[in-house]
Amino acid sequence: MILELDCGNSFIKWRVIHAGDATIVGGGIVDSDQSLVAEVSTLASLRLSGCRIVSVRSEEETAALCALIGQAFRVVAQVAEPAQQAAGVRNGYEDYQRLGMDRWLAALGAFHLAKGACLVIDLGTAAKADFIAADGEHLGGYICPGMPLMRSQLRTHTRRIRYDDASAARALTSLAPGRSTVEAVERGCVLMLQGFARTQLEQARALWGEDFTVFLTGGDAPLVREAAPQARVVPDLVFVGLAMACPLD
Ligand SMILES: Nc1ncnc2c1ncn2[C@@H]1O[C@H](COP(=O)(O)OP(=O)(O)O)[C@@H](O)[C@H]1O
Ligand SMILES: CC(C)(COP(=O)(O)O)[C@@H](O)C(=O)NCCC(=O)O
Ligand SMILES: [K+]
Repeated sequence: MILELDCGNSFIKWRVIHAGDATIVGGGIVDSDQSLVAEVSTLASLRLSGCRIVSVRSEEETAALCALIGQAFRVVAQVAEPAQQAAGVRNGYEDYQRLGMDRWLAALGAFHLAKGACLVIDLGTAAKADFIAADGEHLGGYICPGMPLMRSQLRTHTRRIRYDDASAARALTSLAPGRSTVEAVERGCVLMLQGFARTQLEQARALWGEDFTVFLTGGDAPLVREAAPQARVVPDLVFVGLAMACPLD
């Protein structure tokens, strides 16, 4: 079994797969290294032979997580490293090492699945879009604040925007004009994300006509579902790319 980790700025997504056929044994989302070890340890049949990690956290945080995994599960964690090209995709950044590893792996996964031009929209702490042409050239992308950042900036930089998580969740049952602060902010931020997604689709159409595949991933992907009805929702797109970048068999 292989432990796979996707360490974003807010959460660690994890899953355990069988080494042979890649069937999924278990998975989840946690907010700390300690909770990760605790959750993975609860898998009854756990027999790890390896671990691969993608991280957009600092070198120090990533090294600390690898050390913890080593102690807890007796496996050496392999961390995905930047590359100029891989699996038929050429990194489009001027300095390829600067492209976020989650974006790079999602691009590899998307191109592998689409076998043609594709647009990846990844909605996490940040909202990201990446464009990969039919010949595998990564054309670059866009980064904007995602839902958690938009929300927290409003809370931090205003005096009268204050509400709790439970009312935030309730506010999103509709996108009608808000009649309370929580509705106005939560719905406003979702409309920003949807606008982001629509603009990326327009860009893709300008580049490729109708001949492209759209992938939607990241924890907040469900919030823009209607704005991109043609999108393939692939929550584990980064893991698809991670397996390609770090083969362990
Ligand atoms: N089970 C969950 N736990 C936490 N956040 C979740 C969950 N499901 C969806 N989300 C949403 O996912 C977002 C975080 O997305 P994610 O892609 O994990 O971010 P990052 O990779 O930047 O850590 C949160 O804003 C939250 O709204
Ligand atoms: C853009 C990001 C902060 C997104 O992080 P996430 O929302 O997945 O937590 C991450 O991909 C990153 O740190 N990228 C490096 C900068 C860049 O891609 O240009
Ligand atoms: K991420």
